[in-house]
Amino acid sequence: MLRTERLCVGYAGGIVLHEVSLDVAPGTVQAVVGRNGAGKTTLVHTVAGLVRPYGGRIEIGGTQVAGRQPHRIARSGVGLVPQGRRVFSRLTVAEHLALAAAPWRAATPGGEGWTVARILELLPRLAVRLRHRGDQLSGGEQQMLAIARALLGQPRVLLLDEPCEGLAPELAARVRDLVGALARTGLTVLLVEQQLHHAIAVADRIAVLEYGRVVYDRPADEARADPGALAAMLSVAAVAEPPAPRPVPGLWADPGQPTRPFATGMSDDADRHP
Ligand SMILES: Nc1ncnc2c1ncn2[C@@H]1O[C@H](COP(=O)(O)OP(=O)(O)OP(=O)(O)O)[C@@H](O)[C@H]1O
Repeated sequence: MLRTERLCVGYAGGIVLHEVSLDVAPGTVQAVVGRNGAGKTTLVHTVAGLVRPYGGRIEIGGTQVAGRQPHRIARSGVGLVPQGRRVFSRLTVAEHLALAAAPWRAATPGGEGWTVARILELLPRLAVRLRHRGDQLSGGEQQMLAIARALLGQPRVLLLDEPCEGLAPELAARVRDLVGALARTGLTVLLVEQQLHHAIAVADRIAVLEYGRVVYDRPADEARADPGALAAMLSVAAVAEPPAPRPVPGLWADPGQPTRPFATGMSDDADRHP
């Protein structure tokens, strides 16, 4: 359902993702773990279209989407739950949900699945907090709201950027349970995580990103059988000398701006659900 093939991404400071290839099957959770600065957020932002790759492919359900505008990628069925939740402090839960359930989204072909009523059934805590503003919610409630908002976009692929960050263990476990339950409904989930234990608890497959390269990508059962090996790999990544930054080929953008994509040779139509 979600494939990245030799995805290359960089900023003015240098290359950040080096030929990242992942293949996430429908109804499964692919976790990508890595230390600070490994490129996890860059990966999900690139899949969501917020950062343009300079090389490689991204396929959603077989359609190449790399380099498209974020709204077109969203219409292809990609939902993003950003790091830090990004809920609006002044809007109520009900207002967040109403905005996310805007009619153009409901009109997306094949997008009849998630309604506000179904969301509130799944997340009863949000039903209790409907009239509360974003800044009156706990971290766990904000995270639930961020996930609800993404679901109302009717995704086939859900991207989650460190959803357990800053949550108490019990709340983090609830978020992980929710992620697992969503995958069991058929959603394809890409979960980036800094904490290995969150990934191990919920993933079907785990990849390790080290300085922008995938250095490990195996079924999570293997990691669960020998979590020490994976933990050691992550610690090694933490103490190893980072490689010197390499300039992005053909970069012309201002510092801090994402790079332009390679020409993919693919047409830019058919970006809706089949
Ligand atoms: N907009 C940007 N402009 C320039 N460099 C950036 C930009 N965003 C990220 N970087 C750099 O890219 C590298 C990877 O950052 P990224 O945020 O993707 O890592 P991460 O694995 O998500 O880290 P964290 O766990 O801290 O969120 C870092 O060196 C970071 O400084």
